[in-house]
Amino acid sequence: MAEQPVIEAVGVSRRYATTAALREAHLIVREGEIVGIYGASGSGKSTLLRLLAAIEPPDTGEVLLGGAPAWVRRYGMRHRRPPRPGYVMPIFQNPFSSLDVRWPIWRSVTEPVAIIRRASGAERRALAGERLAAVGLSGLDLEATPSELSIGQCQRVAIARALAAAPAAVVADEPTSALDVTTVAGILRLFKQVAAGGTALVLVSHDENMLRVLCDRVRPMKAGVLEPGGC
Ligand SMILES: Nc1ncnc2c1ncn2[C@@H]1O[C@H](COP(=O)(O)OP(=O)(O)OP(=O)(O)O)[C@@H](O)[C@H]1O
Repeated sequence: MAEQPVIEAVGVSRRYATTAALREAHLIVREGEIVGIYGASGSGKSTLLRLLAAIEPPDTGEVLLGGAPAWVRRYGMRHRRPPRPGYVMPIFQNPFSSLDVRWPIWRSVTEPVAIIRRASGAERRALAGERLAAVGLSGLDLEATPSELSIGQCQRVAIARALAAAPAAVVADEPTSALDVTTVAGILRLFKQVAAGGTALVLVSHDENMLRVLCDRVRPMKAGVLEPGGC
């Protein structure tokens, strides 16, 4: 039996002032699948990711998360309705976008868990240690703040945070573009492991070759249009 769709974009469009950033995009992402999106700067990749993560709603069309609309209308307003908190977790090119620079890393890593359930500080520190070990950062000082870490370590911490509450899907916007090749190789291996565990992954990159190696499917974007995949 085919894996369940985790995210579906059904004819979604998004416009900013006079710019049509995304035009009637259709995409289905299933459990354990890695889908790559590549295209030139300004082609609409980040816009598509923000819609898939329900960070912002489409102007037209619909995003379905776990088969249900990600947004519902009530009293003329749109409200975000993921199946559960942390269902889709984003990872950004700049890890500082996901980490609070004032917080020790144990707090950032376990925040998605603390939103779902009550956990003591000791429990959160223990969990942060486990999650950081899973992304190759065992032994890192849990009390460190992001400014005390390298950019590669920060991106791993951001990935640990994204995975902390077992999301159904992770959408990552150029997650490796700021990193050196050795760190990139480790992070790509980690993404493979995550997908093997059933999490769906959508990766945006300028690097078509990297996506073709890593992903089950790749889809090019041009001028706001998500084109059919080459494989
Ligand atoms: N918040 C916004 N306000 C105004 N215009 C926006 C906004 N976000 C995106 N755009 C415009 O929409 C278009 C698509 O932008 P988007 O960031 O999605 O492309 P991209 O393919 O991710 O580009 P890059 O690879 O440079 O990140 C661009 O013309 C951009 O200027």
